[in-house]
Amino acid sequence: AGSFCCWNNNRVSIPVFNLLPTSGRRRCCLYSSTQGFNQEEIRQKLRAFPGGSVDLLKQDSGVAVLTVNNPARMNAFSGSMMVDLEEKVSQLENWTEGKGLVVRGAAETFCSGSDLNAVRAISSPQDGMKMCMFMQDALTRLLRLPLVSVALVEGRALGGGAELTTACDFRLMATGSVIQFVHKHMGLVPGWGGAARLVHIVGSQNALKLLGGAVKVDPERGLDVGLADGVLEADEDTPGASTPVQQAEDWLRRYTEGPVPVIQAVKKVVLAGRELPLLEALRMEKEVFGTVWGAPANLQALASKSKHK
Ligand SMILES: CC[C@H](C(=O)O)C(=O)SCCNC(=O)CCNC(=O)[C@H](O)C(C)(C)COP(=O)(O)OP(=O)(O)OC[C@H]1O[C@@H](n2cnc3c(N)ncnc32)[C@H](O)[C@@H]1OP(=O)(O)O
Repeated sequence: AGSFCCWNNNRVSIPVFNLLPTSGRRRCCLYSSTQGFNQEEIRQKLRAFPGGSVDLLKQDSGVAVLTVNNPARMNAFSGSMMVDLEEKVSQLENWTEGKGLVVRGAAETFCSGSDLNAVRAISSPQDGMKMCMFMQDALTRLLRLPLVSVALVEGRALGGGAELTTACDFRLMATGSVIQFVHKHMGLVPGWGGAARLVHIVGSQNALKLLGGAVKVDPERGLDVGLADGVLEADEDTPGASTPVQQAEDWLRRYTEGPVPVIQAVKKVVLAGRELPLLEALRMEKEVFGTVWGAPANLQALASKSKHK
């Protein structure tokens, strides 16, 4: 099994990530230098706009929590946070024991997009496109992780924050939360890959409505169009009630329960089906199948003569 990854030269050149379950995962970029992508140069530029952080907590349960943390600016992404995000994605790519991921914002709100102070300072199209390539790369790799991921949306997910929710497999919306692609109001379109992913999630008709109308998507509408996969009810009055993060982890458990190789294999075959032409997806499915067939979880299940009632 090799590693498949990029859209270099405008074509998909096989695998999305390394199939080897335990070691040797190789990171690779969506864009190459021929497309003007120099990741180190962009990192340097982004670091000139500091503030906030993106924090990663890897837990023994195999579920990690990634927190966008800049509450003074409603968790807007400073330049250094974009670099932080990419570094945390790299760490997750090498997390061999991982099964799930919750992506959230600090202080009960999700993320208000790019830090407008940084946006104003890098308003040339060339610099904008470099930032856009960097974030497309980070968010594409986030979605391609062999982990089942969920965006826990509390408060607002605006602009780039709305795009970030689409880089997760699922979205859970808390009561009162809003996802809004405000790009049109900013004279923009999504640039972090959010439009392409939104079309996959809700279909082109709904995507056109949400982007073209900069529609405020509340949980009810989210469920209706298929952007939300569940709604978390507020439960502040019950003593000892679980926190939204705990609720998200509970919700995710039905998909992350089980042996790591099996959960990662499930994500890989779905990803292949989502991203690759049928023949390549079938080949990939065969490769992934080969990693679980006759493996310990499979042998144990066969030995236990389980019935699926
Ligand atoms: C569009 C594409 C682009 C991309 O993809 O890269 C973007 O994402 S551009 C950013 C799009 N987001 C916005 O335009 C958000 C603008 N902010 C708001 O609409 C409001 O602040 C809101 C609704 C998030 C919160 O409103 P609320 O009344 O509850 O609070 P404040 O407005 O007082 O906000 C508190 C504090 O946060 C600062 N803030 C909020 N968002 C940003 C941001 N994106 N960048 C920088 N700073 C932000 C806001 O200015 C306040 O700061 P303060 O110093 O207290 O005035």
